[in-house]
Amino acid sequence: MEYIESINPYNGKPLEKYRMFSDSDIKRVLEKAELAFESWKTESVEHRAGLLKKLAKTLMKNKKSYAQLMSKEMGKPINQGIAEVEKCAWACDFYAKNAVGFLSDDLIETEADESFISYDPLGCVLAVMPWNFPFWQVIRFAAPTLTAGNTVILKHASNVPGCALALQELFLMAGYPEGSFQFILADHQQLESIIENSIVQGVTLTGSEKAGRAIAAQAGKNLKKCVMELGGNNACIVWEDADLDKYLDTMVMARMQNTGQSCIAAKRFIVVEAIYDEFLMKFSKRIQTLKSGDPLDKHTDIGVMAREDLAKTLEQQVNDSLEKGAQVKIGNKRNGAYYEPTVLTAVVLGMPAFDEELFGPVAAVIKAKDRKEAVVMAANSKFGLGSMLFTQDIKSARKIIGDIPDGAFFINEMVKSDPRLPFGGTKASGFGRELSMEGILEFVNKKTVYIKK
Ligand SMILES: O=CCCCC(=O)O
Repeated sequence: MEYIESINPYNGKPLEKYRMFSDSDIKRVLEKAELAFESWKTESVEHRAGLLKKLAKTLMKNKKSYAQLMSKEMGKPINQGIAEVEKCAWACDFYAKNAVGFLSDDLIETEADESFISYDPLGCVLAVMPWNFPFWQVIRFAAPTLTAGNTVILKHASNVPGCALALQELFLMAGYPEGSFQFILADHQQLESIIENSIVQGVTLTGSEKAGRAIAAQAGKNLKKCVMELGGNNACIVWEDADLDKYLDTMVMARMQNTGQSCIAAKRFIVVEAIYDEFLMKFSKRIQTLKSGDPLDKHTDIGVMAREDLAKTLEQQVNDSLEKGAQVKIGNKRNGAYYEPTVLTAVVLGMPAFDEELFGPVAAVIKAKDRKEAVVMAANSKFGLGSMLFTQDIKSARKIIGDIPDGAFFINEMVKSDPRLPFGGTKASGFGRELSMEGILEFVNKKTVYIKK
């Protein structure tokens, strides 16, 4: 029998042991999901949306213990964990209010007596989820997808098994039927056979580009609908008229939130020459005021990275960039899974700090000669999750919206997710959308119905 053990990345101490699922355990999970779907799909959307309200309440009631679990399993600062759970409740409330409208038949006038689009559930959807926002990433997919009448099987990241188990219990506590939301602890081979299984009708993955390519290939081979939310290398463009006093904290947060481990974090700060020195000085100074420490301490801004090997990978990417001519402005010490908030300068195309996703608290500051060059540099990425621009010249900012080939473009705000707005990327950042009406319609059969009397 194989086990996995969760480890606290802050002190390296083991937390809990969990038994991996055997093939027969997985068969049982799939059969349960299939059985649950038969009755769940016949419930009204109103009923399913009503359960979302209970889900939101249960999340709020347990927000402290869920946040503690995240701090222990993946090093998230406790206050950020509490905010994450509150955001989950927000998404549930949003869909509780709007799901009926989103899923109602859409009448379309034709020569028929009646013609419309009916939004039917697909069946069981497999979710492969990451550790960086262990509650949010799951809820933002599962809340709408279940409300559309599907069932869900969650394969969470192997370093957050406690969060996966807590999520399964959360749905049961909120009154969801047995088998509608189940978690599994499975290896890659088992995942492959789950995707092949005819009970599974769709797959969603939030994770790395590498994982996305592997799972999307399996979904494609089996002709299963999939949504891919992958990595990002978001640019934060700073034009010479940016209001640094007003927005510096936003820019720091855009990089350092969640100890820098976010797909939508600002990773490349592309700053026009005229404001470069001032930006670099103020930005670095502000970063140095962030408090590193125990993730369970409510005063901590920067916790540890989720695993030591991830911190080592980041260190390697920084070292490779330094070898190619980048320079350290502040920080750049690693101790176990802790990585000191770091600012790199002299970063150019061809260095990992420009070309790759740096998934930790390292900001690359890049000089552009003017506004135009800054925009061209921002768009020069294999990823396409989002970009942000800081300027007071909104008229000119609007003109470059079409030059940013990303899933999102934020002006004077960090790229962030919001239940009311679609979320997703282009290029190597994936495809499909989560949240908003777009998200709830990803895993439904948009059925054309045509009636002649
Ligand atoms: O890694 C992706 C993080 C998404 C975080 C969010 O939705 O705010």
